[in-house]
Amino acid sequence: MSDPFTSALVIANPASGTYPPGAAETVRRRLADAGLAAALALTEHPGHARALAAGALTPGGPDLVVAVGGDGTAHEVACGLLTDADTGTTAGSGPGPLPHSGRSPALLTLPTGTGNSFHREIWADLPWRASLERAATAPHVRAIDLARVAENGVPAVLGASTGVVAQSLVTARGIAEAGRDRYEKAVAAALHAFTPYPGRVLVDGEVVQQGPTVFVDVGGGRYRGGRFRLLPHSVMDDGLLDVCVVGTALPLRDLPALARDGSHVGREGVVYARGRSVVVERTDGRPLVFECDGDVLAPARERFTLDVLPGALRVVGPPPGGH
Ligand SMILES: Nc1ncnc2c1ncn2[C@@H]1O[C@H](COP(=O)(O)OP(=O)(O)OP(=O)(O)O)[C@@H](O)[C@H]1O
Repeated sequence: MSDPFTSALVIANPASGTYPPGAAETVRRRLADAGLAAALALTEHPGHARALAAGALTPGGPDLVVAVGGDGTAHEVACGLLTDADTGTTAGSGPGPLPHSGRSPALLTLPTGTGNSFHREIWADLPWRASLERAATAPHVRAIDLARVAENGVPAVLGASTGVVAQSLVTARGIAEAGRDRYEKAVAAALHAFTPYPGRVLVDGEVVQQGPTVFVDVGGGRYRGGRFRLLPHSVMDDGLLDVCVVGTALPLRDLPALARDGSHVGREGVVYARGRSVVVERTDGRPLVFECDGDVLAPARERFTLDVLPGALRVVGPPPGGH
């Protein structure tokens, strides 16, 4: 059991895909009933959640930050909670001031987004009210690994991908469907129009795959798009990144069904590896479509490097074996 929290900041994104009106105030009130000094802030624009979370890193600030939203909100809040020391960034102003506990606040995610993959990872899809109840009555904090994109210093809670997975996230923007069905449709549409690219992947300096590539996923979280278990063996606190590379031996049309339960791994042309540093490249001189926690990175490059940040983020979840 972790120490109980004394104060909380609830950061809620009312623009997240399945946000129930009034959810943020319900969360704030439940935490107040549990004896926490609980404040609430609604996000007003992209990037706001990050700024609000960074603003919580003050002496006497909250020891719990609750992100009410989807994976984009979880990503922004996590970024705000990380100091330069956490991310290994040297260009910034150094570690920010921390709350009274002397360490960064813990993050609780409550899922009101579209994919909600991060919440699925941590809470096994427990509905948000039930997760809130558990967190309010028996909080358990664990430190999880993140991935950091070396080229821009951006950390990822879920991970990063190329190829048809990254393309699906772009395609999803034009699909009106609510919830995980949006990503399901986006994957089908992206697969329909997809051409594999010539790629190479290095893990800790060793080439693990080279050739026609359908996607690379690095993380992080086991799930992407809420439903697809792309990294079925990933463990969030083993100090390593998992990487899955899918080549062209598998028929594209079979991929969604296989990826739903992770059974693409072990099939012909699928490479699964683990390490501290992963380089993904496109080898024909053209830019790689590359996304990190749902954001497609620009400017596009031919090569990206992901390094593990072991135990960089403290998250609230159920006790081990306690889903
Ligand atoms: N008030 C706002 N108006 C418009 N967009 C906002 C607002 N506040 C936050 N955002 C942006 O909304 C985007 C979507 O949020 P989020 O990712 O949490 O939900 P989602 O896309 O429905 O879920 P998921 O990422 O799990 O699929 C984020 O990129 C965030 O920056």
